[in-house]
Amino acid sequence: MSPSHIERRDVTDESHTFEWYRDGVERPLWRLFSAFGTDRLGYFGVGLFTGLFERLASLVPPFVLGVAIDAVFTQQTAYQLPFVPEAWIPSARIDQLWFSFALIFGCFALTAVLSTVRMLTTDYYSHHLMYVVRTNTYDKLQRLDMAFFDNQQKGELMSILNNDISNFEQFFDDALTRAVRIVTVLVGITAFLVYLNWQLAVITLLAVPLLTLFTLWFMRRVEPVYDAIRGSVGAMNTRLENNLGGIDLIKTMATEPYESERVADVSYRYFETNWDRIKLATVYHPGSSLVTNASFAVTFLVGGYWVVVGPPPLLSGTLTVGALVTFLFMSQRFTGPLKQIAVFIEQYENARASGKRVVGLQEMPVGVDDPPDARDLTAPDGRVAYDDVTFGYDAGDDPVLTGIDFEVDPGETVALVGPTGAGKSTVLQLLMRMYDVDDGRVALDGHDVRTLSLSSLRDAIGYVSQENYLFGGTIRENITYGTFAVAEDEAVVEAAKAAEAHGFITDLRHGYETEVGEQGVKLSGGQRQRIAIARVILTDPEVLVFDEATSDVDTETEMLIQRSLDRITADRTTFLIAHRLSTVKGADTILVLENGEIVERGDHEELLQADGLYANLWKVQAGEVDDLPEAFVDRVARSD
Ligand SMILES: Nc1ncnc2c1ncn2[C@@H]1O[C@H](COP(=O)(O)OP(=O)(O)OP(=O)(O)O)[C@@H](O)[C@H]1O
Repeated sequence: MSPSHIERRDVTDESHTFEWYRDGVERPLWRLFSAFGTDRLGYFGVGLFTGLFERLASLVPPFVLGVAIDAVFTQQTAYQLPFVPEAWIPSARIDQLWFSFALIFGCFALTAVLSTVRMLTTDYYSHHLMYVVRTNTYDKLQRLDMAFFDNQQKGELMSILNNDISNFEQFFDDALTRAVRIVTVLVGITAFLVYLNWQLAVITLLAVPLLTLFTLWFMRRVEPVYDAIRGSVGAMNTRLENNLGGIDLIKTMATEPYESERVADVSYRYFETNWDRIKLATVYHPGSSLVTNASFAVTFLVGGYWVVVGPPPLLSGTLTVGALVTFLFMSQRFTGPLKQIAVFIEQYENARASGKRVVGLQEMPVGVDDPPDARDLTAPDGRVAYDDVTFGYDAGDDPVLTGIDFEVDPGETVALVGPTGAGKSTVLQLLMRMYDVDDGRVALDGHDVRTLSLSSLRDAIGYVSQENYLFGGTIRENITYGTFAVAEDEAVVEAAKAAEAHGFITDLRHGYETEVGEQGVKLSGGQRQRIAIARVILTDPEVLVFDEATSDVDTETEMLIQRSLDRITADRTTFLIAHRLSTVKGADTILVLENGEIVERGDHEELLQADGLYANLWKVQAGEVDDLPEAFVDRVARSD
């Protein structure tokens, strides 16, 4: 029986896919901000305020200029400035000029200082936020179960961790300051314009409702386009990642033209989706510019008419040249940032589409996780039991394993043999909880593996497979992966000797410090396997799993490794999967799997006497018969 708190995720169900979670995300930017953005919020606040005062300070010079024109040059009005006591204002014209210069220059200097503070704080905040979101998203990704990775392309995940999270940073850095400018415009300059001349301000502000309607139109249309762009970036990364990973296959199959076409297809899809965005942007950007420029031109016309002829119809009062110049300067400060709304909206839509993908990933449930009251396995004995286990990778399909039932005492060696695709590797994946059983249970030391903490469970098991991953780095770094700095040099050498790797390592010019290349490409398959075996020996686990772990080494080396392993596996529970039956001959128990079921079990002698599938496979491998009997050929073929 499964513990009640564990529900297995049906990866074939649409409602459990990444796409389903991504599409269901609402207000992604707010979600990311509230989850991760509150740390260092002080920087955000300082950036926001300095940005605001920076804009306000930049508004003072044109205002002073207008006053100076009217009071110093044309002498139409007295020299007066709001918030400045009259006693501070000099009476001589030349002193008023110097005073104006000091104010203008002082504001420029203040703007520069505020700008530096704003850049430092917002850049720090947004880059720190990007770092936090990226590391958290990666941590989450790492916890997701194998079923997720089986169904997800790595290129797509790379584009989320890389491009999408960077978009998020850009939004909070660049778009934030843009937003500050826009807010300053809408509040600050509007107040200034109204203060200067409310009648003329109404004319300038007519652009706002028009621009709002136009922006809403644009947002509705561009939203799905940005979703498509982010999707096409993911698809392109997936294609490139696949092709670079399979470059040797492409070369040996001479499929370069075919692959060039496939890359061209995804690149073209990216171009097309971008082109859709550009088409919309080419209407929106110039359109919104036209609206704001038109408001400036109309303000100029109405104000000019007012100065030359007198108040236009419906307007009243007087307007001096200086006041008009100030107003026009101000309204340009108004229209300039107003045009920035278009850029902000695009950045927002881009970040929103990226945010959906990041939050979608964050929301994916972890199918295989620590239970709430996880038990830590301490000093395990290595007793393993499979209790009538049934398992299938995809819930809709036939199970891959049915009725798997066996027990292993501590220190025993159990071999799993059988035709390819029979389910041997799957059986052992369940022991490490790479997947959870559908029915029945797998137990270690009497505990259902689903009740144990994943780290203590996996610490107890050392796993070496046919395809071992080596990280770019030195041989020493790869052997000590998992034990890291704890591993003593002598222990590393001992482990390498036991894995028959010491000899070939010391033959290399740089010995243990030899760089293995990406994924160990600079080593042979057999050398990689031996490094992986040394790595596992060094971790000193209670249970060892060798899944075709010596398939890439020659028979002599395999025998040497076997000899060393006999010593290491003597008092540990060991599982062996091997097609080469000589490797498993000495196992305490051999389980023969066919079509996901255990069809024979016993030791080597017992199975030979039973004269079933194992005995026939043995006879072929030992050269006692040239071929399998017809009946077994049929069985093996059917089981694949
Ligand atoms: N990640 C996966 N997702 C879906 N199906 C899978 C997955 N891994 C394996 N299978 C299927 O499960 C079945 C058993 O595979 P498994 O790798 O356990 O067989 P095996 O006996 O170890 O084969 P081999 O000897 O070739 O390694 C196969 O039909 C395979 O196609």
